[in-house]
Amino acid sequence: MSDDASSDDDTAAAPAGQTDADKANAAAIKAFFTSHKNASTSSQKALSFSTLPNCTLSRQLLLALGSLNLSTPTPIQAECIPLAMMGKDIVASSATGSGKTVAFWVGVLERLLHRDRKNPMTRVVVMTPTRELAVQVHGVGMALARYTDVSFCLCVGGLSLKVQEAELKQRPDIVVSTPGRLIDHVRNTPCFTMDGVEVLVLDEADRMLEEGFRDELEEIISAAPRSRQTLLFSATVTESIQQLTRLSMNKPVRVKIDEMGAAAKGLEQECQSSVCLLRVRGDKAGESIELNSRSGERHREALLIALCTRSFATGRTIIFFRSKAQAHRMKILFTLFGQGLERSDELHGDLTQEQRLRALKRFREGEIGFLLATDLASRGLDIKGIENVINYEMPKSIEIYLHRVGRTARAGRKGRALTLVGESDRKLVKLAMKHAPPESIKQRTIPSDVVAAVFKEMRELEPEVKAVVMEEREEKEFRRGNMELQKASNMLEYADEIKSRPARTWFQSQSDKLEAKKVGKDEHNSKFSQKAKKRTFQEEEEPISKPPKRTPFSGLSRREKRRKMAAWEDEEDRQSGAQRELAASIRSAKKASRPDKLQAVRPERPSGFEAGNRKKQKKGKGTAFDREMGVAASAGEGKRPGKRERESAKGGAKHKLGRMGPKVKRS
Ligand SMILES: Nc1ncnc2c1ncn2[C@@H]1O[C@H](COP(=O)(O)OP(=O)(O)OP(=O)(O)O)[C@@H](O)[C@H]1O
Repeated sequence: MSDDASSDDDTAAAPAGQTDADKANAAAIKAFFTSHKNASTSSQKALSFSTLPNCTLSRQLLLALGSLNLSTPTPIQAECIPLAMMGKDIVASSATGSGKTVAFWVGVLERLLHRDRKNPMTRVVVMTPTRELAVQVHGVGMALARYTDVSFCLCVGGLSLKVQEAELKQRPDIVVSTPGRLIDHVRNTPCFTMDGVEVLVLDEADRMLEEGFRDELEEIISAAPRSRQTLLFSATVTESIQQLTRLSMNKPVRVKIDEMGAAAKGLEQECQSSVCLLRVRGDKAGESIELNSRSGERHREALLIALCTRSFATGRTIIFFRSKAQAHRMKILFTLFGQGLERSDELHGDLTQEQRLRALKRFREGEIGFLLATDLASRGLDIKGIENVINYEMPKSIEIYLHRVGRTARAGRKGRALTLVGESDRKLVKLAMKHAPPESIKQRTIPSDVVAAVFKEMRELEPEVKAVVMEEREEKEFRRGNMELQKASNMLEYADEIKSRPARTWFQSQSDKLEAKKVGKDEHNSKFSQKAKKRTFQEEEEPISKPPKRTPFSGLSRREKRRKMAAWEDEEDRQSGAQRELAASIRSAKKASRPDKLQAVRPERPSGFEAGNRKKQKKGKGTAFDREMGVAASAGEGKRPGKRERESAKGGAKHKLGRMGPKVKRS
């Protein structure tokens, strides 16, 4: 924990051998942040929320905190609550599960208790990177405000726009939102305005930037009055966060608790590698498997199933995957495999919002024991009683790793994190080990016969997996066709009404969104690249890219710009939009309703578990990786599995599909 702003910065630490540029950079940062002494390091350590130094919380809030069993503030809360109540801008970071949500809610709610009730308006906007996190943050806020008259509105994508518009009409005190949906309301919901916003909270700001929400954030920030208070919470304060703070904040106070990237104290970490497995077989002269290869992938799946049926059979386990497709495939396998694994749900961006929320609810309530998720769930989600986190593969960065494992061992509880690692993960494995106390790192072994048995059963199930995938594709095509038909018939039936509606304005097209996400990711990852040149604080004050081109809207005020844009769009719409859309819908509906299209799904070539990789596995001594992990290689594991599975995709699948009861979740 550091005390003042100068030593507190994440990027400016320049100890011995400090160059002039480093010194100037540190000085510029010191001048930007307001200097602040951490209360939790001072003698006035807060023992309860009612004795927080420099602030007095209202009875309603103390009651609500008590009813949630929150009596002693965590360090980040002890720091942030008084500062937020003073109206300061804050840039805060602390370890996962350290109570950041309560840290900003208490200050915000306390301020709202003293608002002018005769003049209702939205005074607080809280932004989060994912819809699930918004739902959770909204829930915590509502629980803390239960004895107050503060009103809330949750505005996230995937849920009804109409319902949200009706709620916004009531001028709720607080709006909790994701960036895209908030912009949609700012632009298209006439009764909603940011003009009365007094506090803007950016939760998980680094993730928002990484997800490519920079432009949205900038638009939202500029839509809010300059006099607002801004509270920014972020796991890491990267260079892009610093740019954002300069854009949006006024003399912020930097609050930093714990080392950046520290894993929670109650966390036990295990690295499950191919090397460990080979030792399991008890033959030290064996061959090793590269888990990242194609055949290795099937071994990885077998390993995961073996782990989940044996060591992780009880309690709640969240399993992280890099891709939606792999999470979905595992869900199919889990369901077909049974033995308790059918008590699982998937959570990723290919599901509808209702499916995502239902999966989370079932997991929260203990109805299912396994949640198969992508990184959608790696940030911020707080589910009590997640005992285990399994990383199906190492994530791309140490930050993501720490966020994932941070879903367990929260708020002082215990938890286990296990990662399946391959040869190419060695760098990250080393880093992960550095971030954990040595006594918390373990290696696990699984009997080889167990994995072999799972592998065999998986091979038998493969035709059924293919059949399920085919059936899902057909259903998807069918649904799409129906949707297009419905759309066209609506256009024909309600053409007048549809054409008379004002056109919505969109912030970004789908391809713009993808591009922004890529830029965000590249920016985020560039800090891991050795070659990336570190920009000084002063340099960052200048724009990175060339000055923006002048547009017909340059120099106009926001209101004039909106008016002009709306007029243009109306004109365009009058000229062509509605006509074109109608014709296109009819065309695509006709196309979609042709029966041959629905059957035109290319059948998948059934591939065996060993598909693609026919290279002989290296025999003999272990690799450097093996040595680093302290495990000798052993025999057998890497043997190529039997011949390519050529059973037809249909054969044998049907009876098992029947056994699956309700079908596997569709993507
Ligand atoms: N003062 C407190 N005393 C005990 N438990 C607390 C306290 N404050 C928060 N918690 C609990 O700690 C858990 C984690 O809180 P929260 O989700 O706010 O952490 P976080 O720092 O935002 O984590 P992440 O970085 O993963 O988003 C929650 O279950 C919350 O109820």
